[in-house]
Amino acid sequence: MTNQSDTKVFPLMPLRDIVIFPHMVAPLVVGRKQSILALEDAMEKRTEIFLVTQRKASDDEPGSDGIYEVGTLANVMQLLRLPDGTIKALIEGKRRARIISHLPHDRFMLVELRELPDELEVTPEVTAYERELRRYFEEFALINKKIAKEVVKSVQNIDDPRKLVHVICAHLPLKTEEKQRVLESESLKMRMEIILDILNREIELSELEKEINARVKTRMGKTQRNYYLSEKVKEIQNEMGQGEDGMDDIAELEEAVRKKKLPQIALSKVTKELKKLRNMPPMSAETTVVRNYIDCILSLPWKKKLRSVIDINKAEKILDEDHYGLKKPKERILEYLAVQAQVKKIKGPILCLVGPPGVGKTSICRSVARALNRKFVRLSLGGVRDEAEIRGHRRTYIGAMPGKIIQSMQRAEVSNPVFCLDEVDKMSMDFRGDPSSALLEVLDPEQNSAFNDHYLDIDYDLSEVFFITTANNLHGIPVPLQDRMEIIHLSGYTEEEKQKIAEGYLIPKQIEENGFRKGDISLTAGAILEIIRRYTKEAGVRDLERNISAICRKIARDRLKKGAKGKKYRLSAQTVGKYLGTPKYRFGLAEEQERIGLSTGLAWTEVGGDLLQIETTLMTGSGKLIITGKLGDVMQESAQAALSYVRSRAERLGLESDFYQKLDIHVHVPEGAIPKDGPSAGITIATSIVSALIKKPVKHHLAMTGEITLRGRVLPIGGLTEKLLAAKRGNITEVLVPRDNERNLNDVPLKIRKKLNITLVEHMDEVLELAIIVREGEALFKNPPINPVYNEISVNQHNTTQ
Ligand SMILES: Nc1ncnc2c1ncn2[C@@H]1O[C@H](COP(=O)(O)OP(=O)(O)OP(=O)(O)O)[C@@H](O)[C@H]1O
Repeated sequence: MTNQSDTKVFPLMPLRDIVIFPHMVAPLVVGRKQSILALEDAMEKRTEIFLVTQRKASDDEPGSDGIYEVGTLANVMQLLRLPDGTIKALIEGKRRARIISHLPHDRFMLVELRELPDELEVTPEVTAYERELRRYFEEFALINKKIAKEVVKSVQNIDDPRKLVHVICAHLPLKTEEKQRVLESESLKMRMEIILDILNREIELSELEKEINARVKTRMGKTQRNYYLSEKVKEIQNEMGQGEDGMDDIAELEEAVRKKKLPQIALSKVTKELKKLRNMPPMSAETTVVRNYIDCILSLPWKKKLRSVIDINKAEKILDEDHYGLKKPKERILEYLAVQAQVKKIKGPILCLVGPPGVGKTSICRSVARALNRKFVRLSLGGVRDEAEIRGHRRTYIGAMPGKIIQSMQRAEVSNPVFCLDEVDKMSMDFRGDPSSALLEVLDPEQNSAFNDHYLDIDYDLSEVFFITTANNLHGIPVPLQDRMEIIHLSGYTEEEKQKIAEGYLIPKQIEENGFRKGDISLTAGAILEIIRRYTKEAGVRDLERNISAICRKIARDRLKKGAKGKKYRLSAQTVGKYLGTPKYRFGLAEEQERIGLSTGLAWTEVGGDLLQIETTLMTGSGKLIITGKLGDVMQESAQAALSYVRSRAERLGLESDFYQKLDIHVHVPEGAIPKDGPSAGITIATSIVSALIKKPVKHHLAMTGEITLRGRVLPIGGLTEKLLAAKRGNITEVLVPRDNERNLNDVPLKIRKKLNITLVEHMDEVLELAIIVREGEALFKNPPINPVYNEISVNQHNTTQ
C-alpha cells in the first residue's frame, strides 16, 4: 500500500473513546462492520492498521470530519471472533502518524498517512524531565489506588523516555481530548511537559480530594457519634421511665412561655435557655439550674396588674375601720395618697413608718393595700447583712437564687403590690457588701424601673410597686436611705388607747378567729387593764393581742371539755389570772412615800417607757463610787459625771469639801428586767446622790429624765412620749423634762400632758430645787444660784481652790 515516498496508505479503524499510543498493547472489542473489515484487511495483508480516535464517541459512522488527524499505526497481534459476531483484537501501538488524505474505499476507511518523527533527543533537560516524570508518577500511583503496583514497577523499568511518556499517559485517568493532545504534540519534551503538568494537577486534586474525604469522614463520625449517644440517652431515660416526661416538661414550659406575656428581653432570654435545656440530659445538675431559672422568670409578674384607683374617701374609711387612733399617721398617709392620686405615677419619697413594735405599722401597710385595692407583700429586712440577699446571687453560684425583692414579687403575683419593707433599721453590713445600697436602687423611683437582680440578669420594672418601709428606730436607718423617705412617727399607746384598741379591735378579732360568736366572751374594762398592766410590758398591743388570743383558746378548750357549748364567759380583773396564770410583770408605780436617797427616773426601752428607781446609800469608806444593777457603760459614766457635779456643789449644799474621802457611795438601780444604758438617767442619779448626802428625801410623785454635764447642765433626751406614758401609768404627777425637749412635747398626747405637771429644766440646780423636799423656811443651797453661767464659773473657781 505504498504511495509516495514518505506517505503510506493504511486501513483506518476509528476508536470511540480510547487513544492508542505507540508502545501500548491493548485489547479492543470491535463491533462496527467497517472496523471489522478494516481489521480483517490488515490481518490478511499483514500490514499495520491506523487507529485514530473519534471526535465524538457517540458517532456510529464517523466521516473524515468525525475523527482526529493524528493517530497511531498498530500491529494486530491477535483476532478472536466472539459468538455475538463481534471481534476481540489485541493490538500494539507502533508509531504516530498524521492523515494526509482520505482515499475512497467501499468497505472501510482508507487513508494516506505521513508518519510523525519521534526522535530521541537525549538532552540534560529531557533527562531531568524523565526523572521528574518517574517521581511524579510514583507519587500519583501512591495516592491513586487504581494503578496496580506491577504497572508502577514496569514503568520504572522502561529505559526509553519516549516509551515512558506514552505508557504513563496511557495509565492516567485523562479525558480523550487530553490524551489526544499528548499524542499530537510534536516533540518529546513538549509531551513530557504536558504530562508533568497533568500529573501535578492530578496529584494536587487527589490530595484535595483526600483532605475533603477525611473532613467529611470526621464530620460524619461526629454526627453519627452524637446521634448514637443521644439515642442511647433516650434509651436509658426510657428504661428509667423518664424519657417522655422530660420531653413533656419541656413542651409544657414552652407552652407556658407562649401563654405568658413577657417583655421582649425576658422572652429572648427564656427562649435561649429553653434551647439549651432541650439539648441537655434531664438528670444533669445543670438542667435543674436552667429549669429553675426558666421557672423563676415565668413565675414573675411582668405585666399583670390589679386595677388600682386612689379614692381618698374610701381610703380614709378603710384606715379608720382597721385602726383605732393613730390620727396623725393616718392623716399623713392620706395626704401622701392624695398627692399620688394627682400625679398618677408613684414618684417622690417613700413612706417610712417609725415606731416601737406592735403599734400597727405593718397592719397599716396592709390597710393601705386594701384601700388601694392592691395586693400586699411584706419583706422583713431584720438581719439582712449581705447585698446578695437583696439582689440575689449570680447563676454561676451553686444554689443561686433570686434576691428577696424578686422572691417577694413572685409571691405578689402582680406587678403593682403594696410592698412593705419591714425593719429597715435592722439591716447590717459586713464584708459581703452593703444591702442598703441595693435598697437605695429599689426605693429610688428614678432607678427602680430597671432593677437588676444578679440571678435574673435582666432588668425588672419595680416602678409600679407602692413601697412602704417600717422601722423601730430612726437612728438605725442608713442616712442615704432616710433621705429618700418621708418619716411618719408612731408612738406607743396610752393605757386608755390600748383599752380602746382591745375592746374595739383585738377582742372582736380574736373571738372571730377562734371560732366564737359575738357575745360568747366579754372582758370588763378592769380585766383588760389587768392584762395591760400585769401581763404585758410593751409600747404597742401585740402582747395584749396574744394574751387575748390565749384566753380565747383556753375558753374554747374549757367549753369542749365541759360540753358547755352555749356558755357565755365574762372575765373580770379577778378572773383573768385563771386563764393567764400568775402576772408576769410588776409595772412601775410611784413609791408610796418619799425616802432619802431614792429618786425616780424615766427610762426608754424597745418596748416603751418605764419608771426607774435609783437608790443611793452611804457607808464609811474611802471615797469609792460603787454602782450596781447591771448598768451599761454610758450609764456608769453618767453616774461618775453626776458625782463630779455633786462634788462641785458640795460647799453650797452644806457638805464638807472632803466628804467623798470618808465615804463610799453606793448607787443601785433595781428592776433587772429593764435594759439600763443611755445617758438620760444622769439627773436622776445626781438627785439620788445629793438626797443621800444631805439626808433630805426626794418627792415620790415626781419623776425626771435628762442627761447631765459635769457642770450641771441638763441635756435633751429621746423617747419622751413613751417616758411620759410610763409616768402617767405609774401614778406620777410631776415630771422634770430638759428644756431642749420642749418641741417634742407636741408629740405627746394632750390627755397625758394635761394629767402631768411638766416642768422644763435647764440646770441640775433647778432639778434639785424642784425634787428635794426641804423643811419650810429652809433653803437647799446656801447661796442660791443666780444663773447657770455664773454657776459654772464659780464651779471652776471652787475647783481650783480645793
Ligand atoms: N391602732 C390600732 N388599732 C387596731 N389594731 C391595732 C392598732 N395598732 C396595732 N394593732 C394591732 O396590733 C397588732 C400588731 O401590729 P403590727 O404587727 O402592725 O405591729 P408593728 O408596728 O408592725 O410591729 P413590728 O415593728 O414588730 O413589725 C396587729 O394585729 C394590729 O392589727
